[in-house]
Amino acid sequence: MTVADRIRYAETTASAATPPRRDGHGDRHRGLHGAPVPWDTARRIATQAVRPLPPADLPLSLAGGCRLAQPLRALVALPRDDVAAMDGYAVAGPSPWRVVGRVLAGQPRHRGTLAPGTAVEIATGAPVPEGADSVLPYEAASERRGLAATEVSGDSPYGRHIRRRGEECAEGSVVLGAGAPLTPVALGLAAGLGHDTLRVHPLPVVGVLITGDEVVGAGLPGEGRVRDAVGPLLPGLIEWAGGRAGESRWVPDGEAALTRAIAAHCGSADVIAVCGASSKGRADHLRPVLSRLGADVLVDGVAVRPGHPQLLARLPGGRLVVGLPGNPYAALAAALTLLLPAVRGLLGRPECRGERTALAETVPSHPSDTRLVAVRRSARGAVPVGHDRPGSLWGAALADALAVVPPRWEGGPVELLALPA
Ligand SMILES: Nc1nc2c(c(=O)[nH]1)N[C@H]1C(S)=C(S)[C@@H](COP(=O)(O)OP(=O)(O)OC[C@H]3O[C@@H](n4cnc5c(N)ncnc54)[C@H](O)[C@@H]3O)O[C@H]1N2
Ligand code: MOO
Repeated sequence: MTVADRIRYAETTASAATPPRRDGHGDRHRGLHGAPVPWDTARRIATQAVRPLPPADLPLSLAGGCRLAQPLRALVALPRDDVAAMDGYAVAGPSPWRVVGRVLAGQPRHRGTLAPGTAVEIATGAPVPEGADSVLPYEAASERRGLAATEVSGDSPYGRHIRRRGEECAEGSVVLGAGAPLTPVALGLAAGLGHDTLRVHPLPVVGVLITGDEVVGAGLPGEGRVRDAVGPLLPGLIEWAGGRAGESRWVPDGEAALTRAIAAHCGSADVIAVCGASSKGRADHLRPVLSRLGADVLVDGVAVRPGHPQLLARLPGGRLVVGLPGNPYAALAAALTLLLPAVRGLLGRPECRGERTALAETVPSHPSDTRLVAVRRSARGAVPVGHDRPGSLWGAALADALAVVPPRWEGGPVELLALPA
């Protein structure tokens, strides 16, 4: 069955009261008795689940933020011709000069060779005529208008105010090496050197689905409703990790709607992050939908607090789905555990880990799960900031990192997961 067939099949059977399929894949990364995988293992699986995206030729408008996959060469010399560096007169021979023509911006070079004693009025950037010795700016020129012609005079040393072809950059020269980031300035440089497309390492695109009938996108939530806190959080987090935030949609509860939304994102996203619907409630459809789509579930639950219902799956065709629990702090924890490592894996830039520090205060550890504790770095170690219950982003907003407190931890340095500044 193709993915499209599976999606059609899943849609037509979504309302049937079939229990979710528990296939072999689904249990691959749960331990004995379905125990969730250790937090460290989950991160490693997410990093290793992907290969770096292959280089692609992107138009300049989409290449910003990517890295060059090959050196950037000048397709054209800069400047392309010998051009005027000032508005004035291109002159030949000694002063005075009879004005014999005019070349404004965008016009072709003056035809013929400029004879000594003649001049062509010229705009900055316009090609200087053959035979021109220098450019005399208007401000330095004395003009005398006669009936038949205009004459100009002034002091114009040889070569003055002419930018020579290739003076700034010769055609074919390498101006940026492979791997250089395409900053706004680099994009301008590439355009100036004649490029329309660039071969780049593309940014992984993460499509976002925010699920839940109770979730509202604006204003104050009414009774039984909650304001979406995860949709606004994800784009910056994704971009901070080096990815590109793709389309974000709200999806009502229901298998058919979620199936359709995942299918729609398949066209444009490398990774699909689904917030909510990850747990065991009647409206938590993510697992059954993935099962019907034939997804390979790589991580099904992680031994971490908060965020244990998170999951990682691979759709037929290779796209990843990351299930983020609906509780916002749990969603953040899951994004740091599964989503960002996958994004970095697609970029070919696995995270450099290793920041470890003491905790300035003791925190309770969990008997079997890793705890992610919101902290601020300080001279006396990482200080827990509190307010980090699963449903609230308050603590994480006060924090600059999450401390990784292993199961049964009794003291000693802990790893810090940085948060975007
Ligand atoms: N029987 C069980 N129930 C629950 C379990 C469990 O193991 N067994 N796990 C709990 C944990 S832990 C979490 S976390 C949540 C995860 O739930 P879902 O991913 O299915 O998400 P929802 O049920 O839709 O929502 C949970 C909670 O979060 C609020 N929410 C949802 N989306 C958003 C959003 N975009 N912005 C802000 N808040 C959101 C939602 O209203 C709920 O309050 O399951 C527990 N239950
Ligand atoms: O993922 Mo849940 O806290 O652990 O809220």
